[in-house]
Amino acid sequence: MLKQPQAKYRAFAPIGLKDRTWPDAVLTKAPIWLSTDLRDGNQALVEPMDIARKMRMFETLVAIGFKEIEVGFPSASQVEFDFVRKLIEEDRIPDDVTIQVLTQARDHLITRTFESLQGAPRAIVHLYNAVAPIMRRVVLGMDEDQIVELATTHARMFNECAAKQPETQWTFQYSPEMFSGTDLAFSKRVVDAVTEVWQPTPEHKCIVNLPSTVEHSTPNIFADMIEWMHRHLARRDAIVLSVHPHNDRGTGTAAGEFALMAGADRLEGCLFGNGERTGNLDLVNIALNLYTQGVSPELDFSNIDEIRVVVEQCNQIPVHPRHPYVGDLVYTSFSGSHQDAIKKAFAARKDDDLWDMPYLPIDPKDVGRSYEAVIRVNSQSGKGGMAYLLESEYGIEMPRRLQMEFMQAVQRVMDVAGKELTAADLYALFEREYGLKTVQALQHRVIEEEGEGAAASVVLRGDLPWGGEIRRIEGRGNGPIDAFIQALAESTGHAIRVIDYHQHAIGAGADAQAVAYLELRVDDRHTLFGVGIDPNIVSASLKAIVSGLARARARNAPSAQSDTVAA
Ligand SMILES: CC(=O)SCCNC(=O)CCNC(=O)[C@H](O)C(C)(C)COP(=O)(O)OP(=O)(O)OC[C@H]1O[C@@H](n2cnc3c(N)ncnc32)[C@H](O)[C@@H]1OP(=O)(O)O
Ligand SMILES: CC(C)C(=O)C(=O)O
Repeated sequence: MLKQPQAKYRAFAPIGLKDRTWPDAVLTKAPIWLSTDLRDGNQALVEPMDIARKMRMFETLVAIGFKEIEVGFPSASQVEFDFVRKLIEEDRIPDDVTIQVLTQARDHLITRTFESLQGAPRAIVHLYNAVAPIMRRVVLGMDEDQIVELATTHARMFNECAAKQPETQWTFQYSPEMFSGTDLAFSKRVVDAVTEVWQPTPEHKCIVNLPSTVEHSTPNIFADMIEWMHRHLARRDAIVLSVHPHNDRGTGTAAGEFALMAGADRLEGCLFGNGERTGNLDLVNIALNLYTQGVSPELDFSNIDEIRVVVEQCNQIPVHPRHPYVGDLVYTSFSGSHQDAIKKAFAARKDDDLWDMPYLPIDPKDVGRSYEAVIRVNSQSGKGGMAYLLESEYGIEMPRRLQMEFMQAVQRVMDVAGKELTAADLYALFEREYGLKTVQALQHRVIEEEGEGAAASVVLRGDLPWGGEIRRIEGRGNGPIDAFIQALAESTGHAIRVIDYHQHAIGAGADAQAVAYLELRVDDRHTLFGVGIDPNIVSASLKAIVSGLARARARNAPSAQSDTVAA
């Protein structure tokens, strides 16, 4: 790269529109959408679509709700021509949809274009020619007057061709190519000359489409250019003002939105931003940006993943995992503080609340994505995400202090493996850490005794598997847990105190299970949790005590783990 880039590149010039109004405009309705997936998108593919792929894309665009679809450049190739014929001859165009086709301002191409449209009920025919100084100089070798002459001659030819096919309802569209790189006065001059030929009326408008063929400037300058044209074009009330932003500076979406604020009525672009070089404006991005402002885009992306699959198959280009609204990772959060906030906000949210969710600008459900994918756990995660996954997938509602304890085990595994842990991985680790599979149900009986006054007591008798043998135990206490702790102390010598107790049910009906989480102080040395799961609530609590005791003994002497209690 150059140390002095100004020796090679120049800054774009501001328009200097002092009384601009667009910065304060608010978008309150959907624009007219034009999908150019089958034309600008298609011309940018390594392998342009065949007829079958084109048809699949067309049907998808119709299903999404596009009413104007640029279906090709019929004079470019036989496939392009045949596709237009197929749509017309097989009556594939719904009554509320209008197809659009593009042609250069050249006689034989225009003739062929109108030929492709014979019998169409409605059609937009799109004429373009270069107007930018660089194109005038190096491609066409024409001065300004000659460019105006080129445009108007071919605009007249449109009138003549259309008159020969009166069965079709025609709309004409004109694009001054590289509008973004052309001085405004000349763009206006050419466009006015073309509309002078077409004589549109408010009842039968033509479309003037202003492309940032190459995105030359920051989007505010493009917006100034559009507002200037919006205010200065002749016959504005007879024009649908359209824009066609590309994305060379990565601001195609902003340019499109600013252009609408500046007076444009219509947007041309492609699904997920396919198109020449860095792509066309991403129609999905803008539509869903509107949606998240409470404005209906009048396009349906309820199943955005299905649409993505079609687009990927037709274009043979994958959609990036971070692509707005649709990428694999956009409803996922790995970092702990994000996970924590999302988990809390979901818990606090009521069904009819306005959407106000940290880190999620749209409800994934609205585009057919699911909450399960919201939180994933890796080395950047905290207890919130881990707890969310175990709760949403396995019904485990860990108390906060248990979350903190178990997270240390998760972190140890993560540090070694260094990769994402799924909900299933986490549950397997939880089972292992708390001995959920190894701690067996204790055979026991609880006998309630009449106590003095209000105090009742119980006697618990049971068979405790202990280091390979079965020990008969018996304890008395103010409840089964207390009685079991007494019995354990007597039989094994371990002193256990219950610091905290939580339990809840998982599932319902005959399949319901109880989960008990007991925070224990063992031998006045270890404070830790034990967890037990059992259909019987008392058994779940006893298992939790055994689980905690086993973990404490393992901490005392790791080698003792094999002969710890399996009760
Ligand atoms: C910015 C855009 O996306 S515009 C759309 C561009 N899309 C495409 O080009 C895809 C389809 N294109 C094609 O199939 C072909 O390019 C065709 C059929 C249009 C033209 O093919 P060819 O006649 O073989 O010419 P070629 O492809 O080399 O294009 C260059 C010619 O077009 C002329 N040309 C280029 N832009 C324009 C224009 N906007 N208006 C009129 N003529 C133009 C050039 O002057 C050049 O003419 P020359 O051969 O007399 O020097
Ligand atoms: C034909 C025009 C609209 C075009 O595709 C462009 O300038 O990018």
